[in-house]
Amino acid sequence: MAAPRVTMEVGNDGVAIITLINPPVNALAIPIVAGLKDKFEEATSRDDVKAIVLTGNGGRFSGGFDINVFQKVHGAGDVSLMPDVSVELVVNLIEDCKKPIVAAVEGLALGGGLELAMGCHARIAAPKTQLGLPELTLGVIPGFGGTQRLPRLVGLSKAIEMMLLSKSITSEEGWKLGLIDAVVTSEELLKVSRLWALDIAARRKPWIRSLHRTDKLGSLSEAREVLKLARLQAKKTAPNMPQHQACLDVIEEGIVHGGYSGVLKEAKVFKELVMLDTSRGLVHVFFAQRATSKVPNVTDIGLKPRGVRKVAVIGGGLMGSGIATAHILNNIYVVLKEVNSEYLLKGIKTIEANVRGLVTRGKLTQDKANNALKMLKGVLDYSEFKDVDMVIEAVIESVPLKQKIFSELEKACPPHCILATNTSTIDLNIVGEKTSSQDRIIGAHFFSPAHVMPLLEIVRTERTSAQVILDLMTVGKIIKKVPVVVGNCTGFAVNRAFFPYSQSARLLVSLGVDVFRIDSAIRSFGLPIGPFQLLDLAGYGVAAATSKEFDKAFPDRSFQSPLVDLLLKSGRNGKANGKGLYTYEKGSKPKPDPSVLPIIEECRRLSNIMPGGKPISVTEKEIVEMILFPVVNESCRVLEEGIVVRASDLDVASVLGMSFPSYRGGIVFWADVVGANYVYTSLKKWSQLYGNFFKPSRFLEERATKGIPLSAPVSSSSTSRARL
Ligand SMILES: C[C@H](O)CC(=O)SCCNC(=O)CCNC(=O)[C@H](O)C(C)(C)COP(=O)(O)OP(=O)(O)OC[C@H]1O[C@@H](n2cnc3c(N)ncnc32)[C@H](O)[C@@H]1OP(=O)(O)O
Repeated sequence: MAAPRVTMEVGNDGVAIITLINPPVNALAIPIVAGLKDKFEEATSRDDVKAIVLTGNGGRFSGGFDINVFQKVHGAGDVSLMPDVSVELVVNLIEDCKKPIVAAVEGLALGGGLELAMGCHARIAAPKTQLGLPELTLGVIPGFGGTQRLPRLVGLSKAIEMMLLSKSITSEEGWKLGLIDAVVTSEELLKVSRLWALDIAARRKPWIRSLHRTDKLGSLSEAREVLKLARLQAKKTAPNMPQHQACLDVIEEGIVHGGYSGVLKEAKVFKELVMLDTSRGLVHVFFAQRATSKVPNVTDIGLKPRGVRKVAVIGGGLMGSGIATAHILNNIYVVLKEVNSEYLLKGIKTIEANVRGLVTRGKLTQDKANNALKMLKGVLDYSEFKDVDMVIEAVIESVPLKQKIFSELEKACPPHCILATNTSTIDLNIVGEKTSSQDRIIGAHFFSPAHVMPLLEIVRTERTSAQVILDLMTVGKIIKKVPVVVGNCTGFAVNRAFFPYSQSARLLVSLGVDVFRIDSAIRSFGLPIGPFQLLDLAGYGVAAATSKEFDKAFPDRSFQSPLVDLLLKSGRNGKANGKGLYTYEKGSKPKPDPSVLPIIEECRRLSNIMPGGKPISVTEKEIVEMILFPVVNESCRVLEEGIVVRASDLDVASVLGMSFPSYRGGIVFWADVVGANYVYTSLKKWSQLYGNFFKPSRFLEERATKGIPLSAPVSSSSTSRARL
């Protein structure tokens, strides 16, 4: 790939076209920043240049500052690696330039890209260009003046919404708001921008420096009221993320003391934020998510994905209908098969409700909803299966039933058809045992609700073909999931690594710790709900069934708690029947149910593991660690066994599948921040006190004692069973 560069061409009309060239998204890498400074200086000093147009090569203006530099800053712990762009380039060379500068924006202008454009004196955009400041998703705030210029261009409330929610808008919306001066076709973009720049030079159009504007900010008291509300909101929605409050503080500085003062404070706060663990975690997740697309011996061997136009889903239950919904929403034709018309109708109704729900929440237009529903057909036999490209089986977790279905599928589907199962625990080799199609059998493990949750665990066996894996990865992306390819074992990557999560929570209860305190400690750590509220949500039947699978697979380290059986016996089934550890009333948040306490006492009596018969005393931090360190321990086994391609895949899977806080970087990243040795010594201590459940794995022990990060690659010689 050619080196990132900035070019300048001066036309006969006296307009210099400065172009960013750094495919695929024209990220503002250090050489680009340096190139921009050079070219703007040159254009300013040249007598033959009357005006300037700034644009991006290849139909994309810019995806923002080069996020790789953040990683370098994190690695070196040296913030001085960040170049000065905000004042030196955007204020001095662009905004205060003696010649007018117009940004010709196309495709996307995000983060630093949009900030450069906002420093220009006008912005012309091609249709449907994506405009936004998503820096908060990386743990920082906009750092090239965006916190100051966006409110001055679109108004305070809209700017706060765009920054705090990292929500981008289209150029059409930008034009209505005043961020964009004109929307023109892609073909006309440069021509109109040149003329616009010349018009400004000739004073036929206004020469506007956004930083100097105040007309859209409202009065100081109005602005303070807007900021106050935003602070309250951010406190609720992003309690552990400092960048939200910091962003509001910086905006306020500019409103109270002027835009330039705001720019200076922004630069200072940016440098503080970029050094925090929040930014380290979020930047790690950004790259980790993109790395999941690279699977050795699948994506690097020259294969081309085959098109998947028609998919059959077997089973119209909660999972099946969610999976069908995800496909039809993305223009893939689905046949939904059920065993009788009553179940089929129920499945179709669930899909319709899923689609309607998206319309009600404003996430889908009625037109798109109608079109999606046209892509669905319900069937009761296999006659429609003769031309399907993929089948996803989503029936109950019964080995004989799945085996029967797969041998029927082998006969009913064409030979190229991918045969996928949505099982969350059963070994795929067993599912396909009665077929001779092992090369096209694969796991497509969705997370509930399947049309909403972003993770798709793609489970491969030793015999699944690379082509089939690539095809499913491609479909996964089309239906807007993040596909993570994993190996075959009980629970695969996510459920396997997290099986100790619910077990350790139940173990703590048996040791005398309060159920609701556990949930609250886990929520404060950053998961949206605690393990017991999750238990209520999943339903006790599911919990009992999956616990059994893990007890069977890992008897040496499984904790068998009587809690779920006792709850079931007392007629409770969690949220499903409105009676769980919490009470559920329509319109209000779940409330701890005190009437469950005698059941918990009975559970403690039956477990009989409290040392000296007395509840243990633990801090909130210990609660979190006693619940999550066993997860880290199991993650170590997942890494050692080669269930994931790389440690960061497990980070992504934990964030997207278990809602582990992304700002902590995922389970393995977090463990490395905490320190492998600390995790190891803590587990060792607890295993001596409370038994084998906490016993550190060999992998953890080795890494901790040798001082090797858990995320460091596993050498093939140390992989006990190569899965991938
Ligand atoms: C000081 C400033 O205020 C700070 C900043 O500007 S911070 C940066 C703000 N910008 C962002 O957050 C945008 C981040 N990028 C994205 O959201 C998406 O990549 C996108 C919408 C631009 C494009 O999405 P899509 O077409 O799906 O491509 P995607 O796979 O994500 O990216 C393509 C490649 O570009 C890279 N890339 C994208 N944006 C990048 C950036 N800002 N810096 C460095 N690399 C970037 C990706 O890592 C990926 O690399 P790979 O092919 O080696 O894996």
